[in-house]
Amino acid sequence: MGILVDGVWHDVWYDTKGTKGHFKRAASQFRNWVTADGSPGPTGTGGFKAEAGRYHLYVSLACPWAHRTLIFRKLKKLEDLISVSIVDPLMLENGWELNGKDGGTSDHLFGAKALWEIYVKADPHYSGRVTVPVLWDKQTGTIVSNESAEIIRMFNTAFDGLTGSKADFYPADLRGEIDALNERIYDTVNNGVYKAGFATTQEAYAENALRVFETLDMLDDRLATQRYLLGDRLTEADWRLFTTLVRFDAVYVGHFKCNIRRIADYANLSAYLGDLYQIAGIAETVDIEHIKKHYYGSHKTINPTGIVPAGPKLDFDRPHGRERLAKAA
Ligand SMILES: N[C@@H](CCC(=O)N[C@@H](CS)C(=O)NCC(=O)O)C(=O)O
Repeated sequence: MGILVDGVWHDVWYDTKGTKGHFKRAASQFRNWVTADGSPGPTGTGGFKAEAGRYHLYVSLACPWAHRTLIFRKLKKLEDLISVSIVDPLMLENGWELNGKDGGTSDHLFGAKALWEIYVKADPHYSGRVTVPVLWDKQTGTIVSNESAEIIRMFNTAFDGLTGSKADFYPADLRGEIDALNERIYDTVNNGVYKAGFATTQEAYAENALRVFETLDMLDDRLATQRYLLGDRLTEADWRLFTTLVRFDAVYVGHFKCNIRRIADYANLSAYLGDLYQIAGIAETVDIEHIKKHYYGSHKTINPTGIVPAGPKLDFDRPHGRERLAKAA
């Protein structure tokens, strides 16, 4: 774990001294958009036209943010258009590495051994964290974006003319509601588990852990009467929640001490998790052993021995019975 300062790698852990023990996630810095015609997106500069074979994703199978992009690559039929390199599960003194170990691959583009080398190729003076996912442009040799929330929005529409995909996970009439729900779920669940897990004071931990469960309780109620978060349509909000739920019982309960309840204890959330997991192609994007190895093995301040727990037993393939909530067509 470390950061780049003016293009030079430094091995340092998150500093929570200035924030009363609270973990603060830094904003992503590469914010361009791939669009159908190469026109600029909501942020950044233009010139990134959707083309087959032009873009490459760097992901970790462990990372919930990177996982979103793999799910959208799958659901939007982009696997033949966008290639992928997978970092090794452990993130230690060199940050994310590409040694082709334990389910990771090599760097298919440059043979780089560490992800920070890719950031330096994009910007020799880059200062900041070196995070996954990264969407790389082979044509101009730079990073288009390292913000998963925006990469999935690009994937949702930009390549439709090439793939013929009509699935829309951010439909115009639901955007306001999706954005509002995303905001709460991001703050208290997706990032909330990290804020609890990386807290270095009792107060910071307690406050953030409680908020995780306030939101999970609310979501479990919401899912009692509707199949998905926004009703009978599956949207981006569901996939953003999914990547945290699928890691929750295996990692966040133990490693991040989010242990007031398990997802398995929530009747609706656990069935909903199975429902999403069983959608064609999704199970292939989930690697629980890789996920456990990353978290328990990489965060030595939380788990100094690096021992990976044997359990829990998970069964995302159980019949979920949620079809009964879908409206009759
Ligand atoms: N806002 C970013 C966050 C990405 C992120 O923080 N990824 C983590 C892995 S789960 C990472 O690469 N951390 C490395 C670090 O912070 O040094 C996104 O959603 O794309």
